[in-house]
Amino acid sequence: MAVVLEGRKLTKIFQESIALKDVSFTLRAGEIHGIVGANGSGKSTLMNILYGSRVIRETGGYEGCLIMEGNEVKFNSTKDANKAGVGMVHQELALVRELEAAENIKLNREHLVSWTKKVAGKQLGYVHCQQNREDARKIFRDMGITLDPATLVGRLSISMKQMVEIAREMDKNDLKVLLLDEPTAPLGPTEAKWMMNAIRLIAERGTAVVFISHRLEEVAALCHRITVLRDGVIAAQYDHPPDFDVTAIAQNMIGRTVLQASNGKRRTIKKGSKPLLSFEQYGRTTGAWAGRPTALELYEGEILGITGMAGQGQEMFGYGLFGLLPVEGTVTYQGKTMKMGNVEELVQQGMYLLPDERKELGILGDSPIWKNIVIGKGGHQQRFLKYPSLKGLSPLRQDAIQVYADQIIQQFQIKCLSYQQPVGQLSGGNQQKVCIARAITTHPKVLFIGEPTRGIDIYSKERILEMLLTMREDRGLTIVVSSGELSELRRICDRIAIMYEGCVVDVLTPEQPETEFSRVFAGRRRSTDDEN
Ligand SMILES: Nc1ncnc2c1ncn2[C@@H]1O[C@H](COP(=O)(O)OP(=O)(O)OP(=O)(O)O)[C@@H](O)[C@H]1O
Repeated sequence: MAVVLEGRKLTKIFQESIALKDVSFTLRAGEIHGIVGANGSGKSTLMNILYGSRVIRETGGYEGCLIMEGNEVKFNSTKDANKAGVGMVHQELALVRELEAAENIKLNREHLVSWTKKVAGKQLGYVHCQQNREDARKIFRDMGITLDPATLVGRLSISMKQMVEIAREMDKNDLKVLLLDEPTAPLGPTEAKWMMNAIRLIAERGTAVVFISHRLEEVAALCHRITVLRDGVIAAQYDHPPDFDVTAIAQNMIGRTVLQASNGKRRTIKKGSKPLLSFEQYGRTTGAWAGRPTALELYEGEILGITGMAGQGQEMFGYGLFGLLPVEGTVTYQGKTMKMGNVEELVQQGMYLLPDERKELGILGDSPIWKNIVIGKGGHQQRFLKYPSLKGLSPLRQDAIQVYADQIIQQFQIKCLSYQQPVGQLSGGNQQKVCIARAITTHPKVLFIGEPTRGIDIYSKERILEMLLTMREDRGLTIVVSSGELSELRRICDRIAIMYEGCVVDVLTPEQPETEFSRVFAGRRRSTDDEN
């Protein structure tokens, strides 16, 4: 296979931090090239160089050179990269929800029907919707997916939104290189398989694909070659799938063996136990699955998982309770009816929500790491105040904060210059770790946490899961964790509720067989099955 794009001795330094050092690699037509590495190892920085992203230009550029089809190129903007045939799908989706799938794909490149002659070099016309939809339909066919191009993007599941993003890149003329930064991160196993099939079809058309993921099994199954980055340098390269040994790759990435966390003290709910928290006749009032009430009970000191295929409403319990989603129904906590959206009262009662959309809801990008960790809902937490009785007027205990922040940085392996570095300068995965650290620092009684390990590398994932288990053991914390990572939930949870179309279909124990989980994932209740 011919080399399409080559990077030679790529080096990028952000202020004092070396993100990439002398990284050289090639991309061949039709190959899927996996890039793996721990959080902060330089994966996104490499993609940003290949895509001419603004962040690289605005922080002093990079050293080394890029060769595209034999010629040296310098991408000063993403437009330059697009022109040369390089496309990218970022972790954060960039779609217009109010437009249909075809309109998103053809945005700014629409087919037009002209209805005036050219006047002063300009021509008026209208958008040829049919032709645009036809193009989109053809690409969906090429990707192997069935989707009506006229569907509004806002109505699509997260996996289909990802597909539309990829389709948009594919529609750009002569796509030679497609960069995919963790495209499967928000997807469950089934949707990830669809996505991987679509990526295979794209590569078969001759496009070179770069695939980043923290799920090493996925990378090993999909890629033709794998490059391992560690602290900004290439730690290993694997050129043949038979050499892809996931344990060895993990060892190369992290530099140590990864021990899996597991729940050694699984709790069973005794018959007749009173729930700590119960949701009754509870459901969304708008959007998908509106008007379909469901119920859920949570018992003191348990770790309850909530899962299902992507987009089945897993987040609605925590989000609804904290007023981030319009919901109806009754929520009772320790026998008291709670008012939905009354965050002050919820926090007073010891509840904390760490949503899965942490970028929008959880990060103060310009503030230092320590501030992001110790800030509580109503200001800094008491134990970090010199004079707690003065509340907001009290100076902070900076020495205690530094010790605590350093301990968290060590424990979670947060890659940073110091506890004072602004969080916005950290890699995506390291930002996630800071958010999780803040949640556990508030010492809640009930913690709602969404996708605790999304975007987190394989070592830190286990440390975070371990931390949740320890908090339950040591402090009696009750945890509701919504996640698409069923294997992780089965390792740490006491019970797992499975959602389908906005309702809890069943609550299983982690030991129940795979077949039982598959059946409930497809929306089939045990009782219905038993009756048949
Ligand atoms: N805008 C920035 N300013 C300062 N440092 C930055 C900036 N962007 C990235 N870095 C630093 O560059 C290093 C590499 O970050 P990068 O985002 O490439 O890692 P990554 O491998 O993609 O991580 P993740 O798996 O968490 O997404 C990190 O140490 C990060 O703090």
